[in-house]
Amino acid sequence: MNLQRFIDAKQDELEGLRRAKAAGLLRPKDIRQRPDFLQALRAPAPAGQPLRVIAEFKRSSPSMGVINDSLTPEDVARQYAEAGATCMSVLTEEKYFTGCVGDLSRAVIAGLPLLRKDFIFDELQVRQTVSTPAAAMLLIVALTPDASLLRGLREMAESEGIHAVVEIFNERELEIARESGARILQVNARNLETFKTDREEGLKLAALRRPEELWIAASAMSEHAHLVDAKGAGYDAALIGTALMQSSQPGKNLNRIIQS
Ligand SMILES: O=C(O)c1ccccc1NCC(=O)[C@H](O)[C@H](O)COP(=O)(O)O
Repeated sequence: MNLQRFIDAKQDELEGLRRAKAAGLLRPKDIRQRPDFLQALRAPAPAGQPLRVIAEFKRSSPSMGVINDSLTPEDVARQYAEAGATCMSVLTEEKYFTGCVGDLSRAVIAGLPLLRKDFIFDELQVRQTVSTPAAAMLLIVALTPDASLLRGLREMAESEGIHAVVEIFNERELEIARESGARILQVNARNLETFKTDREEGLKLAALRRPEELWIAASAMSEHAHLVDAKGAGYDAALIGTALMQSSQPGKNLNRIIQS
């Protein structure tokens, strides 16, 4: 599987967004409803917790197939908030992750700042995100390797009070992200072409973190020790999905991983 398949799968959705925009249906959500994603992650982690955690709602994935399709976003959001998550990531991609944009409106119930995880590469998708309660959205350098396009999408989101998390996989992508002005960087330990995960590479990359940046370690984390390693390498936060959702009680799993 290559990344072009994720872009191809978005074409019908983009057509729908074009029509919605023309009909005046793509309206921004009241900005006062968005908690500050960046501020929440910058606050020192609570005692006993190595770093702050973004807990993910993920029904399925291209690498795992179905992970958990029996829990609602509302239930999982409440469990994550109670278990100590700082933010919640919601996979809204339909074809490969069986998510939807509506999941954001359901997950907002627990009050956690929400990250919209999807394959976003067009201004219409940013407009669509602004019409949801998301506090942040994901941009992926491997998908949008053009720094000026990345900058445009990020600035458009920020002008509406939504932070952009820019995902990188290696040093070259870090350079592009920085050229685009990104300040929130997520290092994905999963190669999006091959799905192979390598946390060690992600840990090494964190040596390049600059003080003004916020760095998030993502993918293949399932143990408290993984959080400790990420903290030691210089990360500010960690994003965990599969290891939480593989249980009928994702909050319990989160609690186990967070606490020493
Ligand atoms: O998870 C996948 O299989 C995947 C495949 C292709 C593109 C993206 C993919 N995942 C998105 C993510 O970034 C992860 O959901 C996130 O980092 C959490 O990872 P994990 O804890 O390993 O579920």
